[in-house]
Amino acid sequence: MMMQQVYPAARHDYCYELNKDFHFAAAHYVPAEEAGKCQQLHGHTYYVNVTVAGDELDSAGFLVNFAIIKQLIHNRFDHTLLNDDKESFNDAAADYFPTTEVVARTIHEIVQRHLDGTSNKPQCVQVYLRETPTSYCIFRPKRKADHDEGS
Ligand SMILES: Nc1nc2c(c(=O)[nH]1)N=C([C@H](O)[C@H](O)COP(=O)(O)OP(=O)(O)OP(=O)(O)O)CN2
Ligand SMILES: [Zn+2]
Repeated sequence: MMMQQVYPAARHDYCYELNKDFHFAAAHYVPAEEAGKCQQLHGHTYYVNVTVAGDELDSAGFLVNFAIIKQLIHNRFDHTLLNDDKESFNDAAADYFPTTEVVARTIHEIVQRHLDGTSNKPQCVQVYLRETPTSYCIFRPKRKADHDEGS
């Protein structure tokens, strides 16, 4: 059963907003001395909330199918070692270590790439990623200037 949680709100002025909760289990290590014990291979159940917003619906009356959001991430990362996913992460550059921050940003990239290929082109405005009971990160993309100006 999914945790029922109230998430911080993403700022936007779109008409519609949907949120999808899901979780996945994955192992990782953070290859930096500063990470201390997290340099060792270990695992988490990651809890994810993805927020998508837009003004237009698709031919099904969806902003995007909830199930697609889950599949995009769950099928890719569940029961994997994140560091092995070389398309998303690598051990050579800190910006690509699978930290909570980088995993949240990567989830955003994967979801937005899918949304960019849809007819109604909604925006992923927030990814909330909980790594442990006491640690989470929120990734919000920089807002597009044209939308900020209301055009
Ligand atoms: N800014 C970040 N700091 C840390 C990250 C991270 O991804 N971004 N990751 C880790 C570890 O990987 C670890 O999984 C999480 O650390 P932490 O919250 O310290 O885990 P604990 O369960 O030990 O926390 P307690 O609240 O003390 O029980 C470390 N830092
Ligand atoms: Zn960890």
